[in-house]
Amino acid sequence: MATENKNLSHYDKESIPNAREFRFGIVVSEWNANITEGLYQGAIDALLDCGALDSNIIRWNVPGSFELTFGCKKLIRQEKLDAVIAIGSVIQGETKHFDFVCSATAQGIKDLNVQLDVPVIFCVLTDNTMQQAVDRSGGKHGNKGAEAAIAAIKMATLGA
Ligand SMILES: Nc1c(NC[C@H](O)[C@H](O)[C@H](O)CO)[nH]c(=O)[nH]c1=O
Ligand SMILES: CC(=O)[C@@H](O)COP(=O)(O)O
Repeated sequence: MATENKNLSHYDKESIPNAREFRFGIVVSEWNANITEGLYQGAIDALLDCGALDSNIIRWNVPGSFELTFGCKKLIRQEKLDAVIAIGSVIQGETKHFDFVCSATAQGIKDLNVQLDVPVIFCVLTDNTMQQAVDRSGGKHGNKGAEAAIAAIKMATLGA
């Protein structure tokens, strides 16, 4: 289902485990900060709405989406966490750089989920235009940060 056919912020709170006991990391890319700050706020709002404690949420910043993999790996090694959300916004420019950044970031985060025992949620927008990114970070299609927060809670309780 394409994003345009669903609202990224919608979730059934009754079906989400209470997040009070869990510790979350959020690593935020500084590239396109107007977008990533919106994603971060969406994630925070959803985590708190589902019972997470503000004191149990640790935020680190990295320069760009390509650095999300290293930032998440270092955070997981340094802190006891139940899930990590990687937040980024990659927007197509004039060159193929977009393709390499998106691919490397997606593969890197996938690799963390294979190699480590803390779930890392892929909250990286990969848009053709700034408007698409705006629409998905609190705009008409909702907020992918909220979607990522719900995924983080579900993965933190997987197998419990
Ligand atoms: N163009 C975007 C980038 N580029 C920067 C890279 O992520 C990386 O920081 C740089 O190549 C140094 O290693 N990053 C984004 O997150 N979004 C973009 O649109
Ligand atoms: C995703 C990028 O790195 C891209 O925004 C950089 O822009 P350009 O391809 O015009 O150098």
